[in-house]
Amino acid sequence: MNPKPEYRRVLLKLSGEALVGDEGFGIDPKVLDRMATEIKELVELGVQVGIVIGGGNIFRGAGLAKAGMNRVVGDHMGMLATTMNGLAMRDALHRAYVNARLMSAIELSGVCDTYNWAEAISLLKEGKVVIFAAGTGNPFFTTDSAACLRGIEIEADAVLKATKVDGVYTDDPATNPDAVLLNKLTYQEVLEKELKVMDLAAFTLARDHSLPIRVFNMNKAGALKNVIMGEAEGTLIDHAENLSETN
Ligand SMILES: Nc1ncnc2c1ncn2[C@@H]1O[C@H](COP(=O)(O)OP(=O)(O)O)[C@@H](O)[C@H]1O
Ligand SMILES: O=c1ccn([C@@H]2O[C@H](COP(=O)(O)OP(=O)(O)O)[C@@H](O)[C@H]2O)c(=O)[nH]1
Repeated sequence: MNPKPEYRRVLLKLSGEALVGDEGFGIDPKVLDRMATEIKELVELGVQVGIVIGGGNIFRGAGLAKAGMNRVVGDHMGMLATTMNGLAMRDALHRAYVNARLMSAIELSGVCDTYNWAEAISLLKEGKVVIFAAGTGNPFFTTDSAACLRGIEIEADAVLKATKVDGVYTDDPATNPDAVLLNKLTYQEVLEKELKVMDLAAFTLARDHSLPIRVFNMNKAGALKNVIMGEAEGTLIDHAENLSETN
């Protein structure tokens, strides 16, 4: 038997904090290499992979603003932090013999490519992994918003949000041991129950453009592949009519 992937093209959102691993700050090369190996498996299955990478392991604009810095400057630093993570991820993919390109929403001549929608799509069609860095290129946004924006632009079948827990729960599993993992949710249910999935700007963008969101645990070995193969893994968020068609 040779099961086919559920998705043809995906937008994988990796948070900056997921890269910290055992290092406490910055990037743990072991985590990066493990992620590269898991992404390689997807490419080998013929899945087209776009990646939006966060920067929270280095700088967050909101945190810098709290410490007294101008928010716009802080957000510029946060976006440059995502580009540093992107450089590290591209390097890890290249070392794993995966063809990958890095496109930044902020021009960084000589360091990486600048985001170009048509070029990104043609690279994806060639089977190259495209890493989108510098978020949306604008302050006051998050990389979750960038993930949904790029996901819609490249016509991804879903945005796959990698997180530290197994999916979306009835409550924060970090503070409530009775929280229950939810396998499927409608956009409406997430809003009504005020479940923490993404910031509202990102979430409503996905909803308004019918981009399904899959939340899963990147620290769980094989979870990403399970998601790709359409197995019950993590939480799927979509419109009610689409959810009833899935198992
Ligand atoms: N209902 C919920 N379901 C799942 N996680 C939740 C929920 N409410 C709060 N959380 C917390 O949200 C965290 C993940 O948030 P996320 O935005 O993915 O963080 P980051 O992108 O910085 O990794 C989890 O570690 C979890 O403790
Ligand atoms: O479109 C964007 C995306 C990100 N950022 C800045 O980059 C930081 C890092 O991104 P994020 O916090 O989303 O990273 P993650 O939580 O995924 O690690 C944010 O805090 C913002 O300061 C921004 O200004 N505009």
